[in-house]
Amino acid sequence: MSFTIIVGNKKDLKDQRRVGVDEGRDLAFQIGCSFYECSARMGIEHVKKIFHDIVRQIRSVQNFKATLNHRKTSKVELTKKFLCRYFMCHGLRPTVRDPFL
Ligand SMILES: Nc1nc2c(ncn2[C@@H]2O[C@H](COP(=O)(O)OP(=O)(O)OP(=O)(O)O)[C@@H](O)[C@H]2O)c(=O)[nH]1
Repeated sequence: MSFTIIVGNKKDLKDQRRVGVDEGRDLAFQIGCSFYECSARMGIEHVKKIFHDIVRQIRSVQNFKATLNHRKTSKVELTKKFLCRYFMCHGLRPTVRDPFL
């Protein structure tokens, strides 16, 4: 199982930005993954939130797989439910997530 997320670090260095927020967000949308911008300089809490989100994503896939193995409802129904929940959590169109928002 693998996950892709895009993280733009050094958000605090605004004047040295080379990649625009929209560029990062559009790439995440094409790939279908989450997109964050953060600053390690602003403290570990800033980065920790991103790792927490990755763990949440991994767990939700694991739970989904476990449910499939003990299913009473059809695979298609479960997949639909999972995808709805997944996209509701992560936004159909990835948005820039500030870990402190
Ligand atoms: N201003 C600022 N500096 C950072 C941030 N994250 C890392 N740095 C600094 O960037 C330098 C390189 O950090 P590393 O952790 O070694 O990252 P790296 O990937 O090896 O190197 P880079 O390609 O420069 O990012 C160090 O001086 C860090 O203090 C950040 O969010 N903001």
